[in-house]
Order: sequence, then C-alpha cells, then structure tokens
Amino acid sequence: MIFAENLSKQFDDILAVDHIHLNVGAGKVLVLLGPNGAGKTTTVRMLTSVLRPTTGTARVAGYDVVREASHVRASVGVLTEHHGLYGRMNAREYLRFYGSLYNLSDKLIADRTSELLTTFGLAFAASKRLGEYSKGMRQKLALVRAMLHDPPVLLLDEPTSAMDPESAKTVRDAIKNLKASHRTILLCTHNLAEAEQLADQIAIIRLGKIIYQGETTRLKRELLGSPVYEARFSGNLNGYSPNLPDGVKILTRGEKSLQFMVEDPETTNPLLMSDMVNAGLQIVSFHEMTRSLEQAYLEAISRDREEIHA
Ligand SMILES: Nc1ncnc2c1ncn2[C@@H]1O[C@H](COP(=O)(O)OP(=O)(O)OP(=O)(O)O)[C@@H](O)[C@H]1O
Repeated sequence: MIFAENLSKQFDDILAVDHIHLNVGAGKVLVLLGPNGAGKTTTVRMLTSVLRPTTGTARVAGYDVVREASHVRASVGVLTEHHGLYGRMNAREYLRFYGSLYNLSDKLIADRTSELLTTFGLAFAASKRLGEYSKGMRQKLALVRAMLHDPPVLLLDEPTSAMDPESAKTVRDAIKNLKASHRTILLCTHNLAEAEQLADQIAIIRLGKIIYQGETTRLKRELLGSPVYEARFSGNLNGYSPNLPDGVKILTRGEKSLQFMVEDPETTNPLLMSDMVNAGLQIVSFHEMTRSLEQAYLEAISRDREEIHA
C-alpha cells in the first residue's frame, strides 16, 4: 500500500531524503522517527505527490506518486504540520467544501461529518468559525478532514502534538480502529510512547537516511542487546551464585535481587528458576525489565552519530 524504492529528494545542496526504501502493507502502521530536519516531512510530501522525488519511485495505494498524482491524492488522507484551515468558515462548511473536492455526495459528507466530529469531541464546535478554534481543535479538525473520504492510506505528520492527553488518546484509538479496518498508516511522531503503542514497524531516519527499520521488539534487541530479567527473593542471597546456563549473564546483584541478561529466555529461564528453588531461595517475582523505545531510539541516533564522526 505504501512502497518506496531509492526515494530521494535534493533541495539545492541538501539531500533531505537519501535513497530510502519503504514497504508498508494493508492494516499496518509504520512509524517514522527522527530528529528535527531528518527528512520525515519531505518523505510524506513525496508520498502524497506534493513534491516530486529527485530519484527513485514510490507507489501509494497502488498508484505511482509522479505519474498518477491525482489518484494518489484521492486515495490518501494527509495530516501535515500546516493545516491550512480557512478561518472564516465553520467546521461543517469547511468539511462540505473538502468533501465536494472528493466528489462525495451531500448525504455522505453530512453523515461522515457528524460521525467524525462526534468521535473527536468537536460536535459542540461544528458551527464555530475555524479562526476561533484552539490549536488542538484545529489539529483534530485537520485529522477529521484527512479521514473524511475514508481513504485506504493515511499519512499523519505529528497528529497529536498539540493535543491534551485525552484528545491524544482519542486520536490513538482512532488510528487503532483504522488499522483494524485494514487502512495503511504512516505516522511521523516525536512521541516515542505513542510510537511504541501504535507501530507495527519503526523506521528511524537521520540526515535523510533510514538508519534502522524493523519491528519494535527486534529493534530493541538489536540496539539494546538481549532482554533483561530480574529475580527478587524474600530473603538475602547469602552468597548464592547461580549455575548460569549458556547465553545468560548476571548484570547486577542486589541483597535480595539479581538481574540477568538472557539470550534465549524460553530455554534458560526455567533452568535458572529451578536452580534458585533448588538452592532454597524463595522467589517473590521473576520478570522481564521494560526497555523503552526511547532507549533504543537514543542508542540508534548516538551510534549513527559516532559512525559518521569515526
Ligand atoms: N522546501 C525546502 N527547500 C529547501 N530545503 C528544505 C525544504 N523543505 C525541507 N528542507 C530541508 O530538508 C531537510 C529535511 O526537512 P524535513 O522538513 O523533511 O524534516 P523533518 O524530519 O520533518 O523535521 P521536523 O521533525 O523538524 O518536522 C531539512 O534540512 C530542511 O531544512
């Protein structure tokens, strides 16, 4: 549904996007992460036929972004950082205008408008002029606009950046619903907790290049090493030293706790726990330590920076 090969964009002396590859299927969310100026918005603009790529090809919803630009525009819902709302219109007028550009019937526009304004908590402001909307309200309305024609592909650039926590959750729930109904979504965000919740795949872009791409768990493992488990005991360890199976190492040792890095938890965690029980220790808990996407992301950026400076 979103496919890009060797996609690049050169602006004068800046290679804003540098030969990237993307492949996102129906019902999947790709989250594009990266520092300011990394090339995320430029990527979205190429994928929505707003900018012409310098090299490479991209197909969105089956259409070529250069040769079939009007089909691409009809098939995507886009939320950009500049919403371009008309301040003198109210929400209903604005959505009627947009719906007519997509050739939707008056009835369909009215039905979708009511449904979406209600979902995003904007029904109370349907007749208010957009010039009087708050920043978060404008962002929600821009999202409603992106979803109005029920497109198969959505490209959302920082959809929750201006929103209060409850509104942001509404948007995340809406994205999960879109995903469940087989829409393809590319999401740019700086909110790593949000990325972690929504992503099927993460791509980290820096200086125009994708430096890591893959499923979140795999990225964490690749960047932060094997998973870490912690065992807590009811009494002191009293010099207990476990027989460590292959692929397990002790990371930290507390008075009543041990932390292990474990390559193959399925095989070795049961052995570790039997060893503890056989040594007479009473296990209070044995659990995997949470490692955030933020840790993995920061590691990826710092490794890439070091590689470039090396
Ligand atoms: N129209 C343009 N003309 C010249 N340079 C541009 C243009 N648009 C973007 N750039 C440059 O391309 C690079 C990538 O910008 P882009 O807006 O894609 O980054 P981004 O990852 O979306 O950043 P942010 O997280 O700050 O939104 C930056 O160096 C930017 O200055």
